Amino acid sequence: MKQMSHLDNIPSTPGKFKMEKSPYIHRLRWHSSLAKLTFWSLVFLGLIFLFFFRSPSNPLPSDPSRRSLRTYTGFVGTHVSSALKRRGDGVLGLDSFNDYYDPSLKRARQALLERTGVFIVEGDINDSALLKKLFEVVAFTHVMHLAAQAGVRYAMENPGSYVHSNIAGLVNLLEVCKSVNPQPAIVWASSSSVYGLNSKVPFSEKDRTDQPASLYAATKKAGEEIAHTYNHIYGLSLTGLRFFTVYGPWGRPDMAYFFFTRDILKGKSISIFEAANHGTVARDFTYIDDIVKGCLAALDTAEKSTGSGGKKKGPAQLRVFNLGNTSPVPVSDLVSILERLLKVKAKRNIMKLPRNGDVQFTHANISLAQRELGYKPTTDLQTGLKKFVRWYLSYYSGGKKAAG
Ligand SMILES: O=C(O)[C@H]1O[C@H](OP(=O)(O)OP(=O)(O)OC[C@H]2O[C@@H](n3ccc(=O)[nH]c3=O)[C@H](O)[C@@H]2O)[C@H](O)[C@@H](O)[C@@H]1O
Repeated sequence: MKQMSHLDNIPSTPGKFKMEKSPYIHRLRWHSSLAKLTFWSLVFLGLIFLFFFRSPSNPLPSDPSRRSLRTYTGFVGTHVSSALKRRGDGVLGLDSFNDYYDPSLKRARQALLERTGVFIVEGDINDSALLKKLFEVVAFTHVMHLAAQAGVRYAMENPGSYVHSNIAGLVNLLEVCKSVNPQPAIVWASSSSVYGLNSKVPFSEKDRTDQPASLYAATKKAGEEIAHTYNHIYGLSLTGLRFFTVYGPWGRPDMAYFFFTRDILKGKSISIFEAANHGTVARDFTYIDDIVKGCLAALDTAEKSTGSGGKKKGPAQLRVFNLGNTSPVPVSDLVSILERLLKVKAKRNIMKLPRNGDVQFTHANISLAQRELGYKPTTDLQTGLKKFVRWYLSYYSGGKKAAG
């Protein structure tokens, strides 16, 4: 049996959070301890992105009114920054206001993070002046970039948002990172969706990734190529993590496990996709705590960038890892687990897999991450969903409606 999630101990009822009155101005309270040691900082946008730094020689300003901020924090970034903070790293976050999904959930995550001493600047990764300013204040040694427009199906509704965050935002961030001195090492979120229409399983990092099935996947694949370029020209140390359908407490309401839970509880029917000839649709669902361990290991094994001030001085590290669970589960089994945990029968509406970007299955080969990062997922879907459902029921109790 796996240990409880590090966030499970933190109250999850919204009523227990002191929500900020003004959505605009939050004074940044720099902890005096921030200046003293190792610092990691995180930046998140939209969904999240993080900066980290380790810089004993770069104290942060002690004047508490130096910076104002407003934050909305993403799912993976919230867990990663909380884990970094717990182990003693300094963390600074950046998050843009974005209503892709229920902003009140992002605010609740923000409140949670602030209580653990993680502060988040409001801003967009496309804002180069802001990014440069942050680097002027602190010589960040690492950037954990988890800001993205996520979601496979939404790309057909709002393609521009994927280009803005996943391509323009990434390029802007890398432009700033390559110019500063010292350059930080960068770890960023790619996606299992880059495997697209591949049918050979399990998916290995060596397999082809040139057949994306959605614009989302295409922007993540583009990100991997952009990473190659910045590594090649400027000597930036870059590690891309291909996440496989990450789920858990504080998760994203746009994901199936989350809105299935909401709709089952409401007695609404849910659509379960199946492939041609009643083919099974399955995902290699990966629990958030396992992903956090993979993220921290990627940061800890990241080598320094080799360039400075926009000039490459030598070859730098360039890596891509699958972070999955290596145990695909049919979506219909996910629903059965939820039914048991919620003690409510789902109204199942079996539908043909729509042609909107979904692939039939995903399955990670994780031997590379195992070897290089010591990555070893330990949470099966049943155990992870139990923790999710416990959080969900607690969070949405007290009359708060499930996120839409
Ligand atoms: O692994 C990844 O890289 C991706 O994982 C998820 O994408 P996805 O696996 O499609 O996750 P969901 O949208 O939660 O769907 C999970 C499964 O449920 C199925 N589904 C979804 C929606 C629905 O109404 N019915 C249904 O059967 C999907 O076809 C899929 O097999 C995330 O949403 C992406 O941001 C992430 O990049």
